[in-house]
Amino acid sequence: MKTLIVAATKAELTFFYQHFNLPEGDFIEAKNFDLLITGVGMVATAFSLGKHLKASKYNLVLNFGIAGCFDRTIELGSLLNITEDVFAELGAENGDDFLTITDLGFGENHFHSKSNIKIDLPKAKSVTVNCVSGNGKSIDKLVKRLNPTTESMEGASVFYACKQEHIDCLQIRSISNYVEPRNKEKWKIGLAIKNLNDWAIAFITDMN
Ligand SMILES: O=C(O)c1cccc(C(=O)CC[C@H]2O[C@@H](n3cnc4c(=O)[nH]cnc43)[C@H](O)[C@@H]2O)c1
Repeated sequence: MKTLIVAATKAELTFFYQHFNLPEGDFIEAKNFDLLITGVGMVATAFSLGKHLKASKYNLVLNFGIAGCFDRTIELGSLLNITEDVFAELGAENGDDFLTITDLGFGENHFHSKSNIKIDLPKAKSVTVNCVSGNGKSIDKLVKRLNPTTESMEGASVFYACKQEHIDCLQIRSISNYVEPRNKEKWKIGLAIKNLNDWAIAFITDMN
């Protein structure tokens, strides 16, 4: 049994590739782990994991990526262990209310990491979106409805696929920006990626 490392973009694992001297490519089979680059977003992630997840092959999926943060007391570049993730937009508007797909009777939109692996990071709840939040009103509505700490475009897809295949799953996110009306100049992508990669390298090294 092996660990599968999953990220949306190769750029988010730049230093990890360098450290382990990995070849270019979106699916890499190394000695102690496999690595899958899915592409950005929940659709690409679900499709890619659907192709690569075999319950008998992996005992752990590790989802690494950067994320936006709703909580301004958390510094950019901080790392969080996302233990709860919600498909925020999956459902139906009902006037001013929102009905989840669970309310509609069509399944689940809310997932938890049930892993017992000890992680030395604060736990947090995230939302997964198709559209990065960048409008004050919709951000306020999202916070009021779901009270998330972070936002990504893939997390809940990874939890969903792992639940379908009964595979243990962890999601580690590094904060690159605050969720606010879009201003990419304020994003600290380089810092977030460096901290994420340092943690990922140490974690995988310790694991083996
Ligand atoms: O511009 C760059 O240099 C660059 C390098 C690596 C990655 C990126 C991305 O934009 C990755 C997209 C990835 O980031 C997640 N993300 C980050 N902030 C947010 C957010 O505020 N709301 C939702 N998602 C966010 C997301 O999971 C994307 O997959 C750029």
